Amino acid sequence: MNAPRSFTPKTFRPEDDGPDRPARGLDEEALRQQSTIYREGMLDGKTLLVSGAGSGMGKAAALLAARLGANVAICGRDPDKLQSTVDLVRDEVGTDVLAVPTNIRDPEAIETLIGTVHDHFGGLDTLVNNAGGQFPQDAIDFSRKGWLAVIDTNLNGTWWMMQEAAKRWRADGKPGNIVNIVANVERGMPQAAHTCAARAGVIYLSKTLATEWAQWNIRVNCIGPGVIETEGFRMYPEEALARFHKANPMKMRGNAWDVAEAIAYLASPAARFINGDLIIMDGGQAQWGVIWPAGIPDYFREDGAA
Ligand SMILES: CCCCCCC/C=C/C(=O)SCCNC(=O)CCNC(=O)[C@H](O)C(C)(C)COP(=O)(O)OP(=O)(O)OC[C@H]1O[C@@H](n2cnc3c(N)ncnc32)[C@H](O)[C@@H]1OP(=O)(O)O
Ligand SMILES: NC(=O)C1=CN([C@@H]2O[C@H](COP(=O)(O)OP(=O)(O)OC[C@H]3O[C@@H](n4cnc5c(N)ncnc54)[C@H](OP(=O)(O)O)[C@@H]3O)[C@@H](O)[C@H]2O)C=CC1
Repeated sequence: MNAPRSFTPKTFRPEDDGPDRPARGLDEEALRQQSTIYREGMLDGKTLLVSGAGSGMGKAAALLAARLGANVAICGRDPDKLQSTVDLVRDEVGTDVLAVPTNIRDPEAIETLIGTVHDHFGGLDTLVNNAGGQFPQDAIDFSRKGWLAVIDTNLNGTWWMMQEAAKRWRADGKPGNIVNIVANVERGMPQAAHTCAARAGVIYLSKTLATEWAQWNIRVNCIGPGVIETEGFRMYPEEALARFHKANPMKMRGNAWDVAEAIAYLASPAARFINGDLIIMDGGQAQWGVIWPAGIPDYFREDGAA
């Protein structure tokens, strides 16, 4: 009989990310090179607010929406990251993005954000709740603060954004459209139980609101990405990154543009009859594999790999 293996999954912090680790996801040069199937002007006259748009999928979504003609507002906590998106869009598309640094955990800041977007653009058509994140860890080791941070960001923050936007739409008698970026949680998410709980909450909140808010012509849908290579990968240890793509039968990673195109579709008139839905973009991972983002525990190892 084999001796028990000594590998124990540990959590990983961004500060563990060293200069020798490669940058991940589509950089600005790669984003500029992306082509789209959508026609020029598809989102002319539409206003989108994208949260978490200083990096990753949010940045790609902001760029694509601007290229398709939309007015774009963005938020996130770090003003420098937001500025990088503003600069990219100005340089690439020639339009100005409205950046409002906001922590989505703060409902009063969100009230100001939504008001600012309405004042600046005269309304809002689509709210994209993309801001979020988590850290990989065995659930049994979660600290109270860590659990609360993930729930407050991903569930409460998304809810404050949805409610504030919907109050405005109802008051103005205008239609609304919400796209929530969640995750692929159908089979649970070992080592990401906090985010699994929060994202499942958002999915079922969205399905409920899709009915409650239909009377005001507000649609609510979710996108559940699988493994999408972005700057956010800095949260994961190299050992896990090396096999993320093996958790789907296509054995590949998606990228931020894949998700940006799905967001653009949901923001377009082509999606006018889609409501209360969840679009899973995971290469089939939901039917296939588990990621173990902090490392495979000994109990589940069959390959003898470290
Ligand atoms: C979907 C997950 C699993 C599958 C992986 C598939 C592929 C990747 C999916 C992605 O989602 S990619 C990336 C998305 N982006 C991010 O996750 C980055 C953003 N994340 C964060 O900002 C944090 O993780 C946060 C907790 C969500 C933000 O909270 P806050 O700003 O309050 O951060 P802190 O003050 O740093 O932390 C508060 C509290 O949380 C605990 N904690 C934080 N990080 C870790 C960690 N790496 N390990 C263990 N615990 C952590 C801890 O209790 C912190 O308090 P202190 O101890 O620092 O006082
Ligand atoms: N990449 C993947 O494989 C997957 C990602 N997801 C989810 O998709 C979304 C986008 O992720 P991705 O682009 O990969 O990762 P990134 O880390 O690049 O993007 C997340 C963004 O959210 C912002 N953010 C985080 N917390 C807050 C907060 N409290 N208030 C405002 N903004 C916040 C961050 O900006 P700042 O730090 O400036 O606040 C950051 O720009 C996230 O919700 C992520 O968890 C889901 C499944 C898989």
